[in-house]
Amino acid sequence: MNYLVTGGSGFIGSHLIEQLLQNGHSVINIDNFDDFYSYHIKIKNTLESIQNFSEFDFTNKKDDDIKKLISLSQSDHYKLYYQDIRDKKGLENIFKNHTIDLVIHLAALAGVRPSIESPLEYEEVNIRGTMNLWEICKDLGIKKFICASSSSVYGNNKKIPFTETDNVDTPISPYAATKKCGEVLGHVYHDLYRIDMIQLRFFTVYGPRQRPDLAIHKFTKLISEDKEIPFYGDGTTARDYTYIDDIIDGITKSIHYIENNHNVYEIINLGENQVINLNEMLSTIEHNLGKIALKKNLPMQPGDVQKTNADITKAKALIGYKPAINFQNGIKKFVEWFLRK
Ligand SMILES: CC(=O)N[C@H]1[C@@H](OP(=O)(O)OP(=O)(O)OC[C@H]2O[C@@H](n3ccc(=O)[nH]c3=O)[C@H](O)[C@@H]2O)O[C@H](CO)[C@@H](O)[C@@H]1O
Repeated sequence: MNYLVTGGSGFIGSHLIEQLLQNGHSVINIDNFDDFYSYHIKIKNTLESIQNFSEFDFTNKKDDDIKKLISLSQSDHYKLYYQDIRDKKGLENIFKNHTIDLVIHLAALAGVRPSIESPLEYEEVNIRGTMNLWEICKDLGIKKFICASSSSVYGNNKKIPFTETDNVDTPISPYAATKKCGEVLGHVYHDLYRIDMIQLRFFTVYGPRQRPDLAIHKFTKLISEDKEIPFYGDGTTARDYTYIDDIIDGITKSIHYIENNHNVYEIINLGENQVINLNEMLSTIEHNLGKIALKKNLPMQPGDVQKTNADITKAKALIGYKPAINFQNGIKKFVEWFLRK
């Protein structure tokens, strides 16, 4: 099959592409190498996703380095495009060059706290950018679409665990609101243009290649360098941290489901159904690093939710989702990766 993945050089996207290629599929990756974090990391992710483990000689001129990456990575089964999803014309040119069976849309501005600083940019990328893709799918008759949503849409809902039928009308960050908006607008494209769609609500994903700004990676790096970690709140905020392999299992099973069913519009939680508070998260990292953190206590950050916990009954029943990596094992694997890289 021919899959188009947006954000395929990021954390989740690069793992997904690796899996799709290993399963014998063809992949088109659209990524703008956004400066939210270093493009060097995204170049490395891309190379690993296509199983190229040779050293990349960075010139530190971003455009030149990405051009080089493109020429290194093209093959019969893999095409990389350096493209922003806000540019509809650019997207159209790519789509028209290929036969696409399914779009998996992971590109987004993904920070919760940064979204409060630049809400308009989040709106442009996460809402307009996503609509550009749907408009093109509508015009070209592409009928299958999987979209990344987020546990953040549940806001500070009190009923735990969160189920897909819960009310999600009270997000507490611009980021969360753009994700909720994506779910709602996606339904419009499903209803009007018969685009089969699955919206996956990811619950704080971690593992090898995790984004460096996310707490698990950030803490591990700072502790290993004997630097202070910014510790938000009193340690009681809690997350249903989800290991990357389980997320890839959930996405690949969603692909299978959407390919074999018609008239699909589903919202699905992908989590582990476990709750780990910040104190436990930190002590698990400390244990695996064999080091104690220097903590800088800071107030709870605006936009941060108190607690997440996924009810994954629907994912198990509908797509056969089977998460397998608990937090202790996942952190062990993550720290091993971190120390190796
Ligand atoms: C429920 C929710 O909104 N989840 C979103 C959030 O993840 P989420 O906020 O869960 O992920 P983080 O890794 O940023 O934070 C995890 C925990 O660490 C704490 N923390 C974080 C950073 C730090 O320097 N110090 C610190 O103490 C946070 O308060 C939180 O309790 O952002 C991700 C991207 O950015 C999104 O994809 C998630 O959908």
